Amino acid sequence: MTTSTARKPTRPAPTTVAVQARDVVRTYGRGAAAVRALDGATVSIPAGRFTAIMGPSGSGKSTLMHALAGLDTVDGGQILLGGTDLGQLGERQRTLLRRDRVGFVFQSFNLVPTLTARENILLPLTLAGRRPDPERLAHLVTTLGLTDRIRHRPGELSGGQQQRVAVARALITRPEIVFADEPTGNLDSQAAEALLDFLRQAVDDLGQTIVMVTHDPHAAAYADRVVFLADGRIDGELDAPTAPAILSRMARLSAPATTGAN
Ligand SMILES: Nc1ncnc2c1ncn2[C@@H]1O[C@H](COP(=O)(O)OP(=O)(O)OP(=O)(O)O)[C@@H](O)[C@H]1O
Repeated sequence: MTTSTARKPTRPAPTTVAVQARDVVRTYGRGAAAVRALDGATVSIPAGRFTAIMGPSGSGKSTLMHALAGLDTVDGGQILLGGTDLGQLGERQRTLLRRDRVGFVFQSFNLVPTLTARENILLPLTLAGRRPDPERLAHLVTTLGLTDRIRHRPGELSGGQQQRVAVARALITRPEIVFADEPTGNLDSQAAEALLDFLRQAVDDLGQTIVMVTHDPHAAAYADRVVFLADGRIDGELDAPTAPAILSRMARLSAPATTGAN
């Protein structure tokens, strides 16, 4: 139905790292029940680019994203966000870092039902006691097509509109990096397309850094690069990805390792 060609202008090789994981280990549970969700994951996420994280179910995608975003701590290794070693921060400092430097978009939108779309978008600034930049707000609201829904509450918005409010909320603070966990998981294909188009545009036009966890090769093809995870480790990367190339890579990741091929 839709084509996703000509979305990715050729740009120079990235030079700045937005966030990186170095040999990160994260274990859930103890003893015989312990699960090593991350088992020495090392990855660098370039600034100003759109990176997708893919991998089979249970491969550690959400755990990695939560670790990179400072939502969770790790048991070994290091996370550096814009040069800040998250392991050196206390709980309060990590909370402030998330509030001031990171934006989040979740599959389930996570909007406050009693607030209007506008109030939801501005919430991170309200909580931080910061004034909104009217130009930034107007740009996000207009580009996301929310102008005539801005006084409505989430219950009066479609799923696609709610997710676009969530994206505006994530971007309103001008975060260093936006983490999106299956942002299109609850959207129909048309709403998903609109959302992905906007994320792509935020990277191309605003220089936003975006990291997105997804199961969907079509969604991942909007990214500049796909990072593949398997069994808690990075298992390769794909630049300028296409959906067929991602699919074929995923099929190999999910298949039993009989040939030793990678
Ligand atoms: N809170 C937890 N307690 C115990 N085990 C957990 C917890 N969270 C995740 N795990 C386990 O850690 C491993 C990695 O989980 P994670 O959610 O990061 O994988 P994923 O790749 O995001 O999976 P999916 O694609 O199914 O969402 C899985 O084996 C999972 O069962």
